[in-house]
Amino acid sequence: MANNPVESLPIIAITSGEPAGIGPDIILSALNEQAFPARLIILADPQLLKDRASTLGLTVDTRTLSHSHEVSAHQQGMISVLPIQQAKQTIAGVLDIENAPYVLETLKQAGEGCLRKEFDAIVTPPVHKGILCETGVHFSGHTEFFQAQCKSPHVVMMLATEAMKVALVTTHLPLKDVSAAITEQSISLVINALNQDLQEKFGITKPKILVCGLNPHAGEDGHLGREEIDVIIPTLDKLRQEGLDLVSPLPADTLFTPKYLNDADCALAMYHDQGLPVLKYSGFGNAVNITLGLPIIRTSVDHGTAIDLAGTGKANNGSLKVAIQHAINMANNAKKFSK
Ligand SMILES: NC(=O)c1ccc[n+]([C@@H]2O[C@H](COP(=O)([O-])OP(=O)(O)OC[C@H]3O[C@@H](n4cnc5c(N)ncnc54)[C@H](O)[C@@H]3O)[C@@H](O)[C@H]2O)c1
Ligand SMILES: N[C@H](C(=O)O)[C@H](O)COP(=O)(O)O
Repeated sequence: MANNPVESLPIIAITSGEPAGIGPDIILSALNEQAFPARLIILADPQLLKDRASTLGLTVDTRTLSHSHEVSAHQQGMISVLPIQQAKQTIAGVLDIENAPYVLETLKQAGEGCLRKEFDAIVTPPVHKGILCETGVHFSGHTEFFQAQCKSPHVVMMLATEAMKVALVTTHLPLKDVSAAITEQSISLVINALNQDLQEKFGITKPKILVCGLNPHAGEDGHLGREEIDVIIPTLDKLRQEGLDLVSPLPADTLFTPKYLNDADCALAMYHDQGLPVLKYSGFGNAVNITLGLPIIRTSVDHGTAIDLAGTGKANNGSLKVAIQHAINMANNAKKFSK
């Protein structure tokens, strides 16, 4: 019923991530430390969560759901679980290839539930890409997984802190393949999707986007690489004529300084390790990873599986809390827009 405040709370699906990593730890500790203004459903094996809670010495009220509509408003110390069974009991810190299908199943069910509008958003704790790939599946990231599942023609990976937003033209690509992937089409698709979502999901009327060059010193007038002259500059010029506010391409080594960042809404890096180390240096543990360009809302943490910390109680849950809150905000905004 529309008047019921519980029914107006968004339903957020949270996957367990890699069971041997810190995903279960940070879910348990985050949901134990505060109440979130949402209905939270964990897609996981309840036994995994019970075992990890016991290892961490946490007392958690675990409720196993038989259907998502049974979920109630989140309360501190409570977790509602939609069960998906692991193939094998997990030992914290020990990757097991037999549980890789379980991890993929949690993602599949989260995406399907969102596409069916049973969930309003997905939050993903980290998965271990290597162990998933060892099964023979090519898994380069959640970004590409949900892109394929949603049949989205182009998506954008953007990580954000309070201080800065960094988006990427290419995502999980070997460095040797990056240059060939920097094309008029890829740059235009990413910038248009980024500009649109900065307007619609972040309420920025005319986003100002700083664009990195690809080469050192943005190519030094062609002496250190020609991608800027041949591809990036002409593409940005065309997009500017369509009304976009783009600065650029700037040398990446000095773009990430207050002089430029203070006056802009987002930085666009050409590849993963050009932009993300800066963002993670400035805000590791407090950043959110958002996939733009999907028909569903998906946020994630800014860190990996930290296998070394699983079950130790030393994993920081800050980024998960930020990712959950962002998903709630975006889901609430989406509901307002759809009215
Ligand atoms: N969202 C995701 O699914 C995601 C994100 C990044 C990396 N990964 C995957 O995670 C795996 C491991 O990657 P990695 O070793 O490069 O990065 P990592 O983030 O797991 O670990 C890097 C370092 O940061 C520490 N660390 C990470 N998260 C922490 C936290 N919450 N609290 C305290 N310390 C933390 C680790 O202990 C380690 O020292 C890889 O398979 C990678 O692909 C997944
Ligand atoms: N590129 C992300 C990072 O470094 O934090 C990470 O690999 C996660 O990517 P997906 O959200 O695509 O799994």
